[in-house]
Amino acid sequence: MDPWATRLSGNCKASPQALLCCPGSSIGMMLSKKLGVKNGKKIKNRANRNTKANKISPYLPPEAEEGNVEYKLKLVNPTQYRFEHLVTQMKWRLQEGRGEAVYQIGVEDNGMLVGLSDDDLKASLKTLRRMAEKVGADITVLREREVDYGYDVSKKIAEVLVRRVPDNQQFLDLRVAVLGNVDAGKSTLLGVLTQGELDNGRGRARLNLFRHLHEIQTGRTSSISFEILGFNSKGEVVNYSGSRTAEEICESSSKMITFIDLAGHHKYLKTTIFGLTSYCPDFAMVVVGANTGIAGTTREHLGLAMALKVPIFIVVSKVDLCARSTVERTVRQLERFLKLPGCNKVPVVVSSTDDAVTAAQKFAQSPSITPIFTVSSVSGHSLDLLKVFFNILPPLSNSKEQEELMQQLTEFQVDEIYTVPEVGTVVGGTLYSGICREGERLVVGPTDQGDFLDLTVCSIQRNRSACRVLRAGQAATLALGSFDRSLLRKGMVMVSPEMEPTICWLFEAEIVLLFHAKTFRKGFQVTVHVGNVRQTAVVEALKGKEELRTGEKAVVRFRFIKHPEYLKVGAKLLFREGVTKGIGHVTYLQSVSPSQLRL
Ligand SMILES: Nc1nc2c(ncn2[C@@H]2O[C@H](COP(=O)(O)OP(=O)(O)OP(=O)(O)O)[C@@H](O)[C@H]2O)c(=O)[nH]1
Repeated sequence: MDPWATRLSGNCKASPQALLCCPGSSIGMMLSKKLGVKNGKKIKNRANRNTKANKISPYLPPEAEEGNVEYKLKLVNPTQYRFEHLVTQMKWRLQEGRGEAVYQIGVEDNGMLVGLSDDDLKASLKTLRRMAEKVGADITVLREREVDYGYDVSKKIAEVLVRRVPDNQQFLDLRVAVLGNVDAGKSTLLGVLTQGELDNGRGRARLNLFRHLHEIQTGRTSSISFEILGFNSKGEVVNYSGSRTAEEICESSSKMITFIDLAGHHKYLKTTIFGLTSYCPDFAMVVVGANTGIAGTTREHLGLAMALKVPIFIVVSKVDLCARSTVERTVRQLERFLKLPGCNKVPVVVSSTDDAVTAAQKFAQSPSITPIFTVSSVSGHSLDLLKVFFNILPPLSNSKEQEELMQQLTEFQVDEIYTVPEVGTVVGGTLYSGICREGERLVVGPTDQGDFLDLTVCSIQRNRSACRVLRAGQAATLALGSFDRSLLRKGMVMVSPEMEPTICWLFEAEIVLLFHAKTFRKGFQVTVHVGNVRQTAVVEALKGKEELRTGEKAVVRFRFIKHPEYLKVGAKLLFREGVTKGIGHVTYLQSVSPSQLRL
């Protein structure tokens, strides 16, 4: 883990420098408070004064060798040799951030905010622009701030986002799962962000997102839908307000946020869990109505995302409907909840552009930081802060990890199956590893008999536009021509023929029982979710125990009841049945071959 992130995570001691990492912003102040800075009052007072004058205190945490953040004191007229070195360094930082890097100009490697005169800053930004041009990247100045040393001449530091879409990619891609109680305003918020038009408070904005007639009639999301919000290289929003088709949005964007809109109603909880476990979201956005606070499924959704270790940020919606005191009460309720020992989060309220920039950076570095936005989809209040946040939010894994996944054999998880007129059978899902090209021959399975069947990928689409090559981590739909749809089911995998996939009826998992009304014992049946696999399994044995109570751990042997599945040791597992819930990971598979299954 990046040492900067380590320092900021709730479990470790922070250096006083780290505590001042974002002074002047409410985030800086809240982190300072949470991490127990002595002299907190002094910091707060100074921070308040600084906010007014946009002046900041003199330290950032020291520069980390790894990660995508680089400090540069000055970049004025570098020699050709130094310029080449700077360019190489920029390439490395961009690689660390999978195409995005943040440069802090006017800052020493030890984090000291020295600041530059206007002329030096201008010259440094010019050099930075030249460096970016050399590597084919764009730069956006996120913020310029004055440092206050009491000198007569003002000194400034600048924070700059450098973005380069990797050569083999169309755009940088992040997936955000959208969670929250029914009627919290999830679909409306997505409608407003992706269509660019405000809501009327009676559900106008969400209409474009609904897929089924009953959804339009009841106003409730029942299935999973995907919505896209693009940003161009200058950090401007690209959505349906300026583009007619998804293809146009993809073409003009260098960064794409794909929202996975999940259902809020308890009735659709299975679909919501499926969305979280199978679509591998980078982040989860939990929407909470300012008027209702934590209600209905909110607690459960927060718990699910935390159990699956998906970093969360919170959007308090509908602030136009409530008095300021009600909004503050909801925010306080969320803060209390997030700080509970089970959650162990550091809530940070975002109330300025400065906060949004800092929140995006800190959030990606430390999963315990939980930004809270307060917005309205009707008045548009603070939606700009949310957009700033999305524009800067970096991916969690770096290019190296991504590269490693791409080197592995192809494995595509089948999450959706459709029949499209004139195209034939189409499957939707995520490429877990490897690369998949048009015309590629793969095998799909396991069938009920444990077989894998041959198929050819006829064409690939991402975000409704054609794509020739799919890379690990990307979601897409693949057309399979005349392949018989009835042979497919959700939860199957399409893998390269060289792979020998392990399939099993029986597996073991180390689990924690999160909640169970009575006792959990042999013979109990639960719905098991592992990645895109969702099937009822029966508890065959509890190792070394007769029964399990809430909060207890054990290694449990499960047997699927309908058909064998493709699983991997180490995969995260979640199970539920009524109020019973548990999480864990797969520790052992009793793999079977198709011939054994036919006996
Ligand atoms: N006044 C006001 N109304 C809002 C706001 N956001 C959403 N609404 C209204 O709240 C209602 C519910 O919004 P939805 O977006 O359908 O809620 P949801 O969370 O997607 O609900 P499910 O799809 O059932 O999970 C609609 O009538 C919206 O017009 C807001 O910021 N202000």
